[in-house]
This record gives sequence, structure tokens and C-alpha cells, in this order.
Amino acid sequence: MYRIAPSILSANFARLGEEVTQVLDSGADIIHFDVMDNHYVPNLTIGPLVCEAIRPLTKAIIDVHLMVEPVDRIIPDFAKAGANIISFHPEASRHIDRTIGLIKEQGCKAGMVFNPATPLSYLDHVLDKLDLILIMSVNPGFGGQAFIPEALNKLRLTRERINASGRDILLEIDGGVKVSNIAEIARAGADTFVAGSAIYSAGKDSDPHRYDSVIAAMRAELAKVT
Ligand SMILES: O=C(CO)[C@@H](O)[C@H](O)COP(=O)(O)O
Repeated sequence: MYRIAPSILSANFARLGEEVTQVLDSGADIIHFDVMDNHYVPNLTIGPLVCEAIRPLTKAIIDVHLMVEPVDRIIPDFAKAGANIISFHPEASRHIDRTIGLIKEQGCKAGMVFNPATPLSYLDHVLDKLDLILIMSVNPGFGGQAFIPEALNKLRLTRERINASGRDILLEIDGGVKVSNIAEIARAGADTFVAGSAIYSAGKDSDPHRYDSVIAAMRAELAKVT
């Protein structure tokens, strides 16, 4: 099963609530929530208050991607704000196993995120505790960047490790995902697709169905993958 996860980083923040409900009404599965701290990454975005504000709008999964360092202190705040999945970067945690445990103690699913140059060896010893692995196909910090092709190889290697584990772990890709490359990315092993600019740049602000066609086009591409 494939899941499409629009990144609200590229949404119009002046009307964020509508931007969330409109992508879901257009067939998206998950809301991807990018948290940047101007420290771990050179950009500053949104925090638990915004997560709490959008939580009542939907029962869909809110998938929080923490690009913050240090990471542990903010995890309970996002759990209280209604996050379903919380993912972190291993470089931003002093104690990876403890961070995973903290996310789970708070009742959320735990994900770990791999930057383009982060080795998959961080999965050693903790893979069995993860619910999601996020492969970054851009360097984190900004929407609208070009997909880094090496991410395909990393997806293949990660897919092998997930399959070998026999566990149900989502394999998510994030960065430069578009209608034109989503099928190739799925063939490399991803099952969950974060897309920011490709979705949120579609159509006109005034059209409540502006996201229908881009999400349908992504699904049509995914339907071709065998
Ligand atoms: O986490 C990030 C960037 O750090 C991503 O979620 C981007 O927001 C994806 O944007 P596009 O590349 O799809 O425009």
C-alpha cells in the first residue's frame, strides 16, 4: 500500500487549516509536519502549538519530522499536541535508543531519518524498534530542492533490511518527489511519499479542488508499479 504525505512546509500558512483539509479531501493519506529549529538545519518553521491547532481538523496521521537538536526535550510536547509518528535525525540525538524509547513511551510511533550522507549503519541495533525509516533525498532545511539520485540506492538497501527484519516498517522518502519520479522511487522500495512543492504549487488558491489532479496523477503513476 502506498501513502502520499504532503509536506505542509510548502503550504500557504495564512490559510493552513484549509491547506490541510484540502489535501486530505483530494486523497492524501498523511500530513507531513516539518519542524526546523535554525540550529540543526538553517531554517525555522513550526512547533507543537501548530500541531495542536491542526489536530482537530483530521483523524489522518500527523507525521512529525523533527529537524531539531537536541531532540528529546521537545518530544513530549509533540505527543501532547497530537502527533502520531515522530521521527528524528540520529545525529541530533546523543542516545538514539533512548530517544526511540521516549517517543514510544509517549504513545507515538518512532521514526529515524537519514540525510543524504548519513550511513544506514545507524539502523544497527535499533531497526527492530522503529516504525518508520525516512530517507532524505535532499539535504534537510528547505522545500523545492532537486531529488538526489543516490537516494534510490539507499532506498533499495533499506528495503532489503526492512524485508529481512520481517517487521512492518514504513519506508518514507522526502525531497524532490514529483509525479515524474514517484514510480521510480516506489520501484526502489519506498511506500510513503512526502511531497511539498509538487503538491502545494498546484492550481489556484481559490480552487478547493486544486490538489485533486496532482494527487490523482501520483496515484496513477504508483498504480503502474508492479
Ligand atoms: O523536510 C523537508 C526539507 O527539509 C521536506 O519535507 C521538504 O519540505 C520537501 O519539499 P519538496 O522537496 O517536496 O518541495
